[in-house]
Amino acid sequence: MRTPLMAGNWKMNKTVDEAVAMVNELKGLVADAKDVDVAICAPAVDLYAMNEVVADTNIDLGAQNMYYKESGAYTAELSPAMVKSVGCKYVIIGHSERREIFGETDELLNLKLKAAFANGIVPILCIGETLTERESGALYDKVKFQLAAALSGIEASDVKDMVLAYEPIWAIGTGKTATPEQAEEMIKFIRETVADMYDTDTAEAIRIQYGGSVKPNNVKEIMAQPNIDGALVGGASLEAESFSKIVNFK
Ligand SMILES: O=C[C@H](O)COP(=O)(O)O
Repeated sequence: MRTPLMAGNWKMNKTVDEAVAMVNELKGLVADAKDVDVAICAPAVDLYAMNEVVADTNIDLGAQNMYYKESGAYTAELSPAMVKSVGCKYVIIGHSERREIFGETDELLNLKLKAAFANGIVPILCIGETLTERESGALYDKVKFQLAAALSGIEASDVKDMVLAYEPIWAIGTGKTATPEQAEEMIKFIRETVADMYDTDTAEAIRIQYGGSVKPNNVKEIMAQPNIDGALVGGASLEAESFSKIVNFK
């Protein structure tokens, strides 16, 4: 059985002091969470201090981005070794904000995924359609294309341990959640696509999250869907109380 992963994505929010205060509050609120993995993907500058606070807790850390090179003249980028050195288990790859605002391409994301696997970091690969793509019926082709491009040349043994996050772009930060049925329909399709690209075992093993306006008041019905293995949470992960309610959804 797949263990759900509730991951907060803080995006560009929280100074070091704010980050440390939040995880100090969160750790007690989620300490008794059973059968769920918990992670916070924080701004890079916060991670070193947070790593000390989450030691001996059930909270894992993740980076929000990473470059694929080992080191060198890549101003402002983070290497896989740097991400690991501050205790990150996870790294978000290809968030729609990285794709749309910073022009990250599927080819680049493929290199980043390979670097994550080579360095023992679990990638959370984000995929999802725009509103126009949904309304024109192109949503399935878009997601299938993103998967094929990002996973090109990657082995099943790596894919089964990674995380996918289905985030319909029109639902991010808008308060418009995909209905649980819409999310389940697409996530089921994604799992079937992984089965076609690899095999049934890989498709059954991979965790697929939903992301897009997940809140304490809608998490339960989202998590009731059989193919949804957790959530990638933006706004509602910024406060310990609301994120802990999402973690403790049962
Ligand atoms: O990575 C998280 C998503 O972009 C969702 O953000 P949101 O929960 O604020 O809609």
